Amino acid sequence: MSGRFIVVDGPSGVGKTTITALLADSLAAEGWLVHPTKEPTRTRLGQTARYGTDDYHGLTLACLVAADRYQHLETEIRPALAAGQIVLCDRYLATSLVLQRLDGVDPTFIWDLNSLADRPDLTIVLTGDPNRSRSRAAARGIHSRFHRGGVDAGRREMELYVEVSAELSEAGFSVHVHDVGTQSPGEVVAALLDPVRALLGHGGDAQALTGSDARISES
Ligand SMILES: Nc1ncnc2c1ncn2[C@@H]1O[C@H](COP(=O)(O)OP(=O)(O)O)[C@@H](O)[C@H]1O
Ligand SMILES: Cc1cn([C@H]2C[C@H](O)[C@@H](COP(=O)(O)OP(=O)(O)O)O2)c(=O)[nH]c1=O
Repeated sequence: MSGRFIVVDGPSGVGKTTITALLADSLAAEGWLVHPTKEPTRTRLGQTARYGTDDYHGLTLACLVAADRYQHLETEIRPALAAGQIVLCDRYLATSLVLQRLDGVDPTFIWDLNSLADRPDLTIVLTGDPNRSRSRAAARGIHSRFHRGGVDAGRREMELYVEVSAELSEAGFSVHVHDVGTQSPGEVVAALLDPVRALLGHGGDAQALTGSDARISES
């Protein structure tokens, strides 16, 4: 029995955390066993990366977030997948390919550093108006040096997510880019349920998911 690994990525303030939580609720209401999680993790290592962007830069931060990712995979993601759950992860490799690149790290090094990290079954990249995302992030509170820049920095971050989405697709990842535009969180989730349901209903292991104790309603 094997679950499904779905990642929600994109710039700060675009709605990742909101959408991941709502998507988890929708899938759980349909009877799926869902494991929502995020990177950096809530561990000491993850919090050091999340709140340490003024202290750690470039290669050091790249290695910190990668170390947190491998620990996350080993202790949380792989066990949840092995138990047939749908892992929904807020931020993953696309974030490293964008933020570490903005931090001057060679993309080849980022790919190499992450070469043993699991490939998600689906990478959702949320995009949208950088002005809107930046002001939402500012209203919520900013703790990262990557997100203090003005709208030009926000635009560059957004453009890089689009570039990185293409890069991931070229590398064989299944990527779904969704522009949130002026959609409400509910409308975004409704739109994302199509590619997610396509993944969950897609043959092979998904049969095991729907026909096993991976669904609460059938357990
Ligand atoms: N589609 C949306 N429309 C309006 N507000 C939103 C939408 N998505 C998220 N928000 C709000 O914007 C802020 C940032 O959202 P959040 O999910 O934390 O973004 P991220 O995790 O990408 O940084 C939150 O206050 C959230 O309630
Ligand atoms: C996952 C990840 C995080 N980080 C660091 C820097 C980011 O600013 C921070 C993400 O913090 P987070 O609180 O998730 O941002 P937000 O809620 O605003 O979307 O963690 C990286 O540098 N690379 C990574 O791959």
